[in-house]
Amino acid sequence: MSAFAIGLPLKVDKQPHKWSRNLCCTAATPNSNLRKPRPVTPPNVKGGGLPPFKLHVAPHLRDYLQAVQQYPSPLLRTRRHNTFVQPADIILRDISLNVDQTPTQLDAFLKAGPRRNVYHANGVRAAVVSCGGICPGINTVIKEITLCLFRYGASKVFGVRHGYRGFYNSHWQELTEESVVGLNKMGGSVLGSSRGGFDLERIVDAIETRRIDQVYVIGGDGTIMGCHKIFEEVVRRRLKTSVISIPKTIDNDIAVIDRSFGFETAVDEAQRAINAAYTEATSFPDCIALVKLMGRNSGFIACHAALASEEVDCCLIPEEEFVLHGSGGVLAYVEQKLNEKGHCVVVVAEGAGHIKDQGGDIGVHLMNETKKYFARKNREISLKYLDPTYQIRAIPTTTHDNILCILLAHAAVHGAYAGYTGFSSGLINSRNVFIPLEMLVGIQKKVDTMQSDWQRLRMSTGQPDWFFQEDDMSTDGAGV
Ligand SMILES: Nc1ncnc2c1ncn2[C@@H]1O[C@H](COP(=O)(O)OP(=O)(O)OP(=O)(O)O)[C@@H](O)[C@H]1O
Ligand SMILES: O=P(O)(O)OC[C@H]1O[C@](O)(CO)[C@@H](O)[C@@H]1O
Ligand SMILES: [Mg+2]
Repeated sequence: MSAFAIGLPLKVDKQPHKWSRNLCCTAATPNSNLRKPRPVTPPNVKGGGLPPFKLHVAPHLRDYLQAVQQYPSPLLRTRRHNTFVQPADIILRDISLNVDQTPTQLDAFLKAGPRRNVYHANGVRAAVVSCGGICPGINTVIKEITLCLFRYGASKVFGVRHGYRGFYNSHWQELTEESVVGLNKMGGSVLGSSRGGFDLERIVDAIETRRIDQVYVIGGDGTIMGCHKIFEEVVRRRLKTSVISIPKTIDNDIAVIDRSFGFETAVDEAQRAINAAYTEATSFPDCIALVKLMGRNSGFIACHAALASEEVDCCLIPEEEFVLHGSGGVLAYVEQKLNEKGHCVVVVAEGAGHIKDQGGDIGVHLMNETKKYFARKNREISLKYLDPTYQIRAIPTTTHDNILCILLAHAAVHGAYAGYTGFSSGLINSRNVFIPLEMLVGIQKKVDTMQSDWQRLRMSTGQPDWFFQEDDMSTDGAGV
């Protein structure tokens, strides 16, 4: 009988696997920490020719607590049996294959959703915290985690104030079904947020002394690194506490997942700035409108906002090298656009050109260099500079993002009750899954300039590939 069939937690065998139709994983027995890798065939895989999976299973309380008890889900009282997720339900990550190439294992994840059996009894005490920059949707996530927890029969839900430091620095705020009403209409985080202040010992001490069964951490790549450390410390202390991340970042730079909540709202809001820029640019002769958007390390907001607007002539992001000066540079291209149509709209991500790393501001730099460039040519231009960076993240979500927040929040709670820990809820191929935190730690997703999003943008704006036009950097000054 397969481990799936008997409902045991599965742990991925990290060894590379040969082409085989079997799913290779490690089955953990409830009474033993010893796990032997063995191939497991999911019950629904029939016949030959199916590619193999590498199933990334989230850690489970049973992995380190032998006597952890299982209960029928409290949701069984209110849901039809066929609305529960089966232990063998998985979601594939790679859905685009080249059939001529040597087959490799396909990454797969456990499908998120409620399980028939849970590992936390009635009366759960949970804590929720948000860290890092604010982002549209944090409040919806807080609200939906709270509501979902009470549906399961939680007794207390605490909101930790102002990020990680709030675990040990301030009093915790109690969240109730009444107190979260209407949160989804508000921007920011009702719990507040912060950067810094990560003291692992004190955080886990607080979790332990307050007898917290489930910890929900809403945050970006930095927060996830902290969350993973909390999970490891909780395991080391053998606490029966599930530690879960809900990936938040307006920059969409979290690895593995399709997109993070808030990103789409930010892109929508950025459109308003670009529309304004376009209106300005087309209202004056020889007018250049420059819009600076967020994105210190990853240019997803700039790339998607520019693509969606169809009014942008040039988009600059951290992932693509460019030169300002010379015949193949950005300024010569802007001049060419002025010559062709009398205006030019430029969108720049704050991390473009990497001058932010030295404390500079690419928006201001670009504005100054543009003015100097045309002054040297005795050409009168208008230059309008828009910096809506904070404006695009301090708002509530748009419709789809709000639904995404609800999905992610519920998935996090379902996973925690199912006994999983050290995982993040997240969208993969538009399906909600449980992702082991380990896979998200220390990786920042970037715009792949060789792939379709960026190539589509270049096709749409007509901007050149700066990298291949570096012949003439010296004609009128230095690069960026
Ligand atoms: N390597 C790390 N180990 C432990 N904690 C960390 C680590 N990196 C960051 N943190 C903590 O995570 C919290 C948020 O981190 P950070 O300021 O990097 O924001 P973020 O989660 O990446 O979100 P954003 O999308 O806004 O960048 C801070 O409290 C910080 O101390
Ligand atoms: O000024 P703050 O609050 O540090 O936030 C700015 C940063 O937050 C981010 O939006 C990530 O959340 C980055 O793009 C940006 O550099
Ligand atoms: Mg970050």
